[in-house]
Amino acid sequence: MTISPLVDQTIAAIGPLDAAAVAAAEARQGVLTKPPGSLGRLESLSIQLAGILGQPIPQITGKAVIVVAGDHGVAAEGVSAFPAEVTPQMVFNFVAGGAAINALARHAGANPGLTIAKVGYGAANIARGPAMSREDAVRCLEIGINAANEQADAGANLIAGGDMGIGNTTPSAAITAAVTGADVASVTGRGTGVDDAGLEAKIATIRRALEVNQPDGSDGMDVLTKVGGFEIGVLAGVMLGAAARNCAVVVDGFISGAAALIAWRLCPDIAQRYIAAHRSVEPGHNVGLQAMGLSPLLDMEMRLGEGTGAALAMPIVEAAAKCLAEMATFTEAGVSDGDD
Ligand SMILES: Cc1cc2ncn([C@H]3O[C@H](COP(=O)(O)O)[C@@H](O)[C@H]3O)c2cc1C
Ligand SMILES: O=C(O)c1cccnc1
Repeated sequence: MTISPLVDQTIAAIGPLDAAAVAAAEARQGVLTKPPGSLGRLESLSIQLAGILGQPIPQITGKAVIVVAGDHGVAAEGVSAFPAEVTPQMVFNFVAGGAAINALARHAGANPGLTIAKVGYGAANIARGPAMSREDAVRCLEIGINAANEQADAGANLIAGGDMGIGNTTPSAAITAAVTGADVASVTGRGTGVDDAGLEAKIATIRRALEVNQPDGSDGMDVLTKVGGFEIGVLAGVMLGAAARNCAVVVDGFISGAAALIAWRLCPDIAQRYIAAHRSVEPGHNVGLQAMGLSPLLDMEMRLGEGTGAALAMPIVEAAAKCLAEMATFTEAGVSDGDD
């Protein structure tokens, strides 16, 4: 499969985890001053990080949340509780530092910046035809790869994407249904808060989008082109680009999860480099995570996107690395281990 030289090269650079680093981290976890396994997910997370970063004692050198915005033609079908103009208004809010992701990224020590790399004036209405051309889909992936590379060059090795795009839980549900084969009703939620009638209409719209477009769920490019969105494509590119640079990819909520499914279809090995930050209230999120074999770190009953769940999980990921790096071994501390 050839997508473009940059995308192909990026996918080719994503391999399995570093087995030697995984083995070393696992062995070290076994001799640190605690009952084996007692740090639970912090232990498995530190071992996964070792494999991703290729370091026996992995160190987080920088954190980045790349927030991407996109408009959705399908918003005209009334699938959101908010009007489409909220998307550019929120972009101004991001730049001013007043959004939830600004507060949580500051809390995590991941600082925001603004990059303008326009793909186009929003995805077309997926209830009537494809979201975008193949050229646009390729451009989305390339913009995402370049953004991840910029952050990796600046020292980040923990990278998350975040979304802003009124209507985007609709393509995310379509993507999740197409990739996992789950029924539309089981992966469709209220998004920003549509009522019961709105939810029924949204499910019908997503069914129509899948009927009209017939995406091949095994083909990430086909899914992105037919039922995706610009920010979703860029987020998939961010994930591919970050993974290719041996960075850990922190997966946020439902929209990021849909992007992660697309990147996973393009490169199955990438899932080992995903850290699922939280479980969104959107029912389709967990369906997508399960398909990729991921179990989220947090369940905070969040349903916002923007990368908020990912930013919130970043200090936990760092904590996992710090325990592995900073704890004493039984021998070092003169503590008797369980065999004594
Ligand atoms: C003020 C505001 C800020 C947001 N930040 C993220 N979203 C999230 O909600 C939207 C998706 O839900 P739906 O598919 O129902 O439109 C996206 O913009 C997503 O980023 C927001 C939504 C609103 C209203
Ligand atoms: O989980 C998410 O990312 C999400 C859920 C609802 C609305 N916007 C985003």
